[in-house]
Amino acid sequence: MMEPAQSEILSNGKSHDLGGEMVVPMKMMQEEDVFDDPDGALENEEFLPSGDGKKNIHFTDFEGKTSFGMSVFNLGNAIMGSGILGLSYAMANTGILLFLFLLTAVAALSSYSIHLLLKSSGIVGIRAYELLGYRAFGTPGKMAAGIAITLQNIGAMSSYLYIVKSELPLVIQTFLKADPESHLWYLNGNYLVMMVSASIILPLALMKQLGYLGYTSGFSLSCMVFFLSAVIYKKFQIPCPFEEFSANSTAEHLSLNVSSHGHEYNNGLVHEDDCTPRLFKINSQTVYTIPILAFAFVCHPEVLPIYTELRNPTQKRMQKVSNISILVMYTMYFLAALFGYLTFLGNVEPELLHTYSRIDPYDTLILCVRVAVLTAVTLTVPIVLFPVRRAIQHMLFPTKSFNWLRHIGIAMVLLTLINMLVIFAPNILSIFSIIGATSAPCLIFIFPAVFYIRIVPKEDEPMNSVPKILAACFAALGVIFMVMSLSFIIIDWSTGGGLAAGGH
Ligand SMILES: NC(=O)C[C@H](N)C(=O)O
Repeated sequence: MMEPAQSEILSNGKSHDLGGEMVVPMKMMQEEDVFDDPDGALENEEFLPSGDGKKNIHFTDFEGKTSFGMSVFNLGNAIMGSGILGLSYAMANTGILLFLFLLTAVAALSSYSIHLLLKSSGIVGIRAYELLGYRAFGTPGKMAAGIAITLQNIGAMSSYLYIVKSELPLVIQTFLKADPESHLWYLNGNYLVMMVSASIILPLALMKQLGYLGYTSGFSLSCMVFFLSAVIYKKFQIPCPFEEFSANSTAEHLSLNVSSHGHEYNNGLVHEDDCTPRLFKINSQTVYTIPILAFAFVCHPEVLPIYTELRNPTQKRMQKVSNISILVMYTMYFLAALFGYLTFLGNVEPELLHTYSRIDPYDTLILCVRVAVLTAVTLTVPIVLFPVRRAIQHMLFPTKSFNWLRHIGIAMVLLTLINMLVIFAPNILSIFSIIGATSAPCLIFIFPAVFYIRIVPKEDEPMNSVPKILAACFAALGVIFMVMSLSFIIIDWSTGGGLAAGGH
């Protein structure tokens, strides 16, 4: 196992201690971090003190070119994904106030964990999550972080493509007024997923820099703003209790098989006894709330790549990018959850969009919302794929420099794998509750905290200093979340529950 940062840094080259903020020439990273250089040269980044002796750090071998705003879009897009569709369900199982409390807690903890990542990254000059793991714990640390990133992001991407598979045929069928019984190829979700992957996602995933995706991220976020506006608008349109779309209706023909999400909701089986929203509520499904929220706020694998490409990168500036993104997503998450819940109360389904289909699957506004959500999640896939490819490169080809063939090859293999998962796994959604309960707490809580404790030199912050004690508590909190969520989910499954939480 490797010793923590300082002794190694000193043995690897000169280090500068700027009043507690160590800045280090990155010669030592050449062997490990060879994929991040946006200009294509071998990795040779340096964090050097700025001339005026401020604590700022900057890269000297290339300039990050992505503006502050574009970085906010990219990080916002990384945060916002299918997680938003599960939040109303989470609120239905916690009540409004408990949900607000948990949402606030997860958002604040998420921002604190980005602070830990950025500070560790500033000290050793590493800008990849898995390499922080390497710096802290050697190969096991790198592998643990790399595997967690791969699992989490493959889970997230599969859930996005699953939405494409289930929603796109319905949208096309309605717009073309096609007969649902006709086995037309363009109504087959599997073909559609493959086509969307090949024609939209793959070209975007081949971009060498995340910064180029700022425009698509901005567009993706505006689609989600449209989704949110429609959810708010619909709340005032749909009466309570709502009327189910007729049982013999096309809904059945359209195969709106909501039971694929783990619950039977036939003919309004589940009914809230009154139309009063609950402020507090606890039931067997409440245990899924933290995995759902944790999943919804994961963006940590993307933070360091976005930091790398930020113009004038300083820890403070990147923290600002993160805080703004988290704050905006927090607001959107709360509004979407609240109005989705107020519309359907106890009848809300694990995937919000499905619930609207129970009222009228042909509603034009809801169809447009489906298109918007489809677009948003499709455009998020390349952002989420980026750190997985990097983690794979760091795990499998640690000493190789950038190579276009490998860059393209890994993206194609990953997309093929995710397509196969989405096409062949009948109920991949239940996998996500496990992923939401394991890799999400690792990436948000446990790893940033333990990497921080190992990386920040004891001379700067002894083990009994406040920041390190806080970080240790943070890691412990992550372990508690993980153990609790996992055991509750296992109990729920074994007693016949079994909801796919964490991603939809
Ligand atoms: N980026 C991720 O891993 C998931 C994302 N936070 C979502 O809600 O879909």
